[in-house]
Amino acid sequence: MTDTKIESRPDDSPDDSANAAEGPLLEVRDLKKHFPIKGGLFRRTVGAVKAVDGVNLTVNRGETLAVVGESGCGKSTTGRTILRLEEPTDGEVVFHHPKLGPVNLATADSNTMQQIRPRMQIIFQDPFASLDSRMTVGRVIAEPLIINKVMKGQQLRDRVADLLTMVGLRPEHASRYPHAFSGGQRQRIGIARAIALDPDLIICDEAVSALDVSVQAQVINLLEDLQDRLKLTYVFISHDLSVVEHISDRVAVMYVGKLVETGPTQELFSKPKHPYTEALLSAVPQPDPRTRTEVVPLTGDVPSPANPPSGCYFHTRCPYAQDICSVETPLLRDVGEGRQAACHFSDQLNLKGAVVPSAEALPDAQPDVVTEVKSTTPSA
Ligand SMILES: Nc1ncnc2c1ncn2[C@@H]1O[C@H](COP(=O)(O)OP(=O)(O)OP(=O)(O)O)[C@@H](O)[C@H]1O
Repeated sequence: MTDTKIESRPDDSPDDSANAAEGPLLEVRDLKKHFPIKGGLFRRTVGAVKAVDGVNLTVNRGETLAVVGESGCGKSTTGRTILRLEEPTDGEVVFHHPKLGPVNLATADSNTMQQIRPRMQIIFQDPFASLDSRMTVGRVIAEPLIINKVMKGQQLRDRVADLLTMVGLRPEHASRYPHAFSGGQRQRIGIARAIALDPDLIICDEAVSALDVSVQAQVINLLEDLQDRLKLTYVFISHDLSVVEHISDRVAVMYVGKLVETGPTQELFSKPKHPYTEALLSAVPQPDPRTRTEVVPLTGDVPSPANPPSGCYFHTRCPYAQDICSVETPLLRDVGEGRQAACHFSDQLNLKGAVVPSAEALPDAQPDVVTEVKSTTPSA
């Protein structure tokens, strides 16, 4: 397996060594994405779905930051707004480009975005939906390189072959069609496409959620392997905390468009500082009965981001809520050891964590994942 880097990016100076430096790659400041609600005869704006409502995040180079929370909490919208697939309503998304320096993507012009886009990629949950069934796998992977005019001809074919090998597939699979591959293999194809332009940042949006547990583990190990080899930075969006525990260095917990807790993974898992984190953790299956903790039931639904509760948004479901919680919105504040929490009582509550099986329990990343393909013809 060759570890090829593309020879040139459309935007790069030869001296790209700053890329390897420590420090933040991405700084998200007070990011908001509100979707207008239209109503009445004249379709006037009568309200807003505050899908992302003042999110602050720093993502350091080479790390994996997980964004977790129940369905509808705003995780995907945060990821899409960072990449400016959605226009931000307010706030800043500062991307540290080795040549251009810090660039605020929220206000960057189209020329600047064109230079930045190759460096930021996204991998979606559903490999079916994100791959065009009429394209060969080779074409799917080559497309970003063709669109960005990075290479063509034999050089392009060689690059595609290398990318297939890097993700555990075979070069000859370039001529086949996505529908002939299993879910895990299709996700590998999606990963090959995402790394084709040698990006710095990949947003993995529920990237392994649709896969069986054993295949999930293989794809996670592949992502970790590629992260080491290609110095990738991941924002890993997931509702599955057992997956997050394996892959992430730090975790940001999101609830109704806001962050309620952030911190290093192990510390946050073993000693949560927000009742919402405790509730999410207590739902993680723990196979060892000796380490199993009492389940804190999470009752009711996530409130609508169009009409959130007063005060702390979690107070309607929080077993520890006091009078102040329905009145005053707690700010996300430092609670020591690189951690932040948005709870009036985070210093006083003795919340329960979760013990999740160690990462070593995951199966190896590179078993023979290439089963025989069924057909080489495209579906209609
Ligand atoms: N284009 C849109 N127009 C209006 N509301 C939207 C739009 N996209 C998302 N929303 C709303 O924003 C909120 C956050 O959605 P988002 O998909 O970001 O959440 P999520 O945490 O990623 O959940 P899931 O895992 O189910 O996708 C939801 O209430 C959703 O209905």
